[in-house]
Amino acid sequence: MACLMESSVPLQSYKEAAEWILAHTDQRPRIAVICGSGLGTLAETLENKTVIPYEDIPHFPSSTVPGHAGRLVFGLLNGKQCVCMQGRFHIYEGYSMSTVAFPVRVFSLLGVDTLIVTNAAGGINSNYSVGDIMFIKDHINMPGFCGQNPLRGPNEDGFGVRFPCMSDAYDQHLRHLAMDCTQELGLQDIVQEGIYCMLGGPSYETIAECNMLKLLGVDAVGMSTVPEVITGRHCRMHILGISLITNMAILSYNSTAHANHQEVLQTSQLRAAALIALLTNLVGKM
Ligand SMILES: O=P(O)(O)O[C@H]1O[C@H](CO)[C@@H](O)[C@H]1O
Ligand code: HPA
Repeated sequence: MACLMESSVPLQSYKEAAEWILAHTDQRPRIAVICGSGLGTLAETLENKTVIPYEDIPHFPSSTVPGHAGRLVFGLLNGKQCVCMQGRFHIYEGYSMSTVAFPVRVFSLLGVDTLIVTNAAGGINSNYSVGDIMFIKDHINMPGFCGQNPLRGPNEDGFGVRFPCMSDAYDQHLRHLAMDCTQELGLQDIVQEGIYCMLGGPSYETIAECNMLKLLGVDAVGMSTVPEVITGRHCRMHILGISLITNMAILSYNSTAHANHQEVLQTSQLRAAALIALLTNLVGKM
């Protein structure tokens, strides 16, 4: 009988990508950073860099979104070896959740055990302001309600268990360490802790959708992060999630504002220095 199961990414593809990377750099980082929209400048600050364009790596997807350069950057951040993804993948680009999270399993094969995931997000919580930095304490996988999950398909037991727990997805210790860093850097007035909700995009939310998210207790909304976090937790990585509130979601029919990617990139640029300082300080303490 023909197999009716959807195919997910073959194990061999992760292995071939990892082997190729291992052959092209001597660096063996345990920390990976995924840079959100417009936040890739962090990677420029690494010392002793090895830069690998995604298109050179076997089976790696390509970045198609403005503000996502499409390169892996290995190097030292505050003396610690790191690998940064300068550009991530999204389901709205046409990728499956498992393809979006492909790099995370490759990182796991490289020996990464800590994943810092950043993103640009719209503020739903009315106490938030544009430019706030939100540490993610939990997420809602909205596409997951319709069956979209990066772990869909046969389980790869070598990475993790069939039914991974997600109640501890975001590492409390890392979050507290990051909070301490914001105090040291005088950023405490722009720091929040909240719940991130992933929607599929690429259209921004309607006013009714934003109000629904507010009712659900969501603090910030975006179109990413959740696939990488679920995949990272599946292979037992420690995860820190950071959302930069790049715009406020539109909750009122009286508003004349319009969500747009230019504003997202502009706010990312404005806060890039603060986020770089935060991550540099944090990685030094890890
Ligand atoms: O989540 P990141 O990739 O940071 O980007 C966010 O910004 C884009 C929309 O402006 C979407 O891609 C959304 O997910
Ligand atoms: O308002 C938003 N909605 C969804 N994704 C986003 N990414 C940045 N801002 C937003």
